[in-house]
Amino acid sequence: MLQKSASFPGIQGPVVTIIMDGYGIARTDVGSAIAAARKPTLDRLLASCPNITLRAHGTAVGMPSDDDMGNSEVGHNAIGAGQVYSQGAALVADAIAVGSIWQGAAWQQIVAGAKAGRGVIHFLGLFSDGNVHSHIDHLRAMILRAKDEAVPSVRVHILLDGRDVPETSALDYVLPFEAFLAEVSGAGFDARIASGGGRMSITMDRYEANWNMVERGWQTHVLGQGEQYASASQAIEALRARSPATIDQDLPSFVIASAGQPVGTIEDGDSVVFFNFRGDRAIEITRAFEEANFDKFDRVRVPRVTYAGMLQYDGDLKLPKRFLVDPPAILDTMGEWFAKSGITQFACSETQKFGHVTYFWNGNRSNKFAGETYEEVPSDVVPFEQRPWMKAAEIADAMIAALRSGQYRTLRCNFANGDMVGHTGHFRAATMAIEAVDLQLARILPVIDAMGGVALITADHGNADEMYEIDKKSGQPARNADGSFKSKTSHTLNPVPLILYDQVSGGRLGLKQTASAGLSNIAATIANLLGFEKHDKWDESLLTVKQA
Ligand SMILES: O=C(O)[C@@H](CO)OP(=O)(O)O
Ligand SMILES: [Mn+2]
Ligand SMILES: [Mn+2]
Repeated sequence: MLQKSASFPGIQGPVVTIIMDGYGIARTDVGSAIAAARKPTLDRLLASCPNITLRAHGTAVGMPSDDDMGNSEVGHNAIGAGQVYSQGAALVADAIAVGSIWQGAAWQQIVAGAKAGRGVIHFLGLFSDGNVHSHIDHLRAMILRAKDEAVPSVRVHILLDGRDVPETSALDYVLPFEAFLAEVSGAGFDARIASGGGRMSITMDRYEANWNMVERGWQTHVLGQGEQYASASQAIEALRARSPATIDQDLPSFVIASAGQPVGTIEDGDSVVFFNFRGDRAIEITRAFEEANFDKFDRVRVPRVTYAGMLQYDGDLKLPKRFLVDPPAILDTMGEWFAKSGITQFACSETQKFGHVTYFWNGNRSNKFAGETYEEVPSDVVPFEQRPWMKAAEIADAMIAALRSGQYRTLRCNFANGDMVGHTGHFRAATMAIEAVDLQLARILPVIDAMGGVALITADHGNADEMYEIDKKSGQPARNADGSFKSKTSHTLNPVPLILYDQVSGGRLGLKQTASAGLSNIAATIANLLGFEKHDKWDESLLTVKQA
């Protein structure tokens, strides 16, 4: 049970946290879809309510360095845990650097499994150095280690990025890697790329938004079905020639074949490593490999393999069974301690961000704590640049109904728009995405007033704040050969806002801007608004209370 606060009895009405996913604070308006958006409600709040900025990237969210952008996993982990934990990107890099990963039972079983079978280890995962879901250096280290340990054969199944890294950068990774594989191959070791495709077209679905992606990935990686090419670079060039407007994340799948035969289907006795360290987009393909009674699509055949994920992806489901590096052991989350303190909690988002406000919020756990209620609004399965409003209105409907029910002491929601449309690289659509969120805030805030509540309005990292690649030298937007701005699909290193919407305290409440203020300070701030002291593991509260 959290301690009641001796100095502030808390707000009597509901305390609401609204996450505007991908809403950062840009350093320049040029290229910011947020600056271009007409957002009268947010403008009014920023002009009239207490508001500060929070660090939401790099070490403030457990990333290896401040060169690393923020992302939803680390952002919602930090918000939900009230603490900063060293995250997958750092944990894997450290385990490889010190070599502890190779001493782990999981890696040794992967090697032994391959040797006892056909002698093949397959590596599947996101093929870039984006460090949001994976890092290509981790893949390279494992291939070299497999060679050192005399594993005869390696096959790599590459998911093209263009979302965390420049949108058509695939060959910048593929060409050097094909050369690397050729260089390390030789007497007794044969390493090749075997299949691939865009990360948003195959394999990396999340929250069961679109199992067809995973089915196509299974057909490509395991069964070797699909368009055949002699190499990954040839496949990418051919697929781009056919559809020049298609960026890496959306490229169709391909299979590498020689004399008409796929070079790397997955067979009985092989080992498989899914090298993404982040769980949300790793869980479905893992279930397809691991679940005996899997029924989400017809697997046609299920090879008996030794399977490992890079990290454990779900601490409640214990999934995967085998993993190479221990995940951050996220303890004492806000969800757990609010539940223990009898505080009822409501969480809502649309599918694309549903796990962010539940699974990530509660420390990579899919089970509910007592007194938690979840409501998922099904996301459209469409290109989000065509429908930038997504399900913002339906999320607002759910929040309004939950508020009016009077059943919940705390409520949280995530509006996916700024991030999911930011990732498309479409400036105009991203502008409308922000306007859609603003429109829904205007619906929710009067209901918060009517229920005597307050709201914290923030974000998990930036995205829509920078829709163009910034030229490092000039600091201005980079341009394509034709003079158009070079779209940027990835997150940013920018801080995010924290706005306190409060019409009930008579101006007694405020927020203090500290240099280190970050997402991990939100939990204690919410606890104080509820009239509780923070958990002693949590970072400091940012709430200020003028004595009555
Ligand atoms: O789409 C995703 O998986 C990531 C970017 O790779 O975005 P977010 O962290 O906002 O979920
Ligand atoms: Mn996000
Ligand atoms: Mn994102």
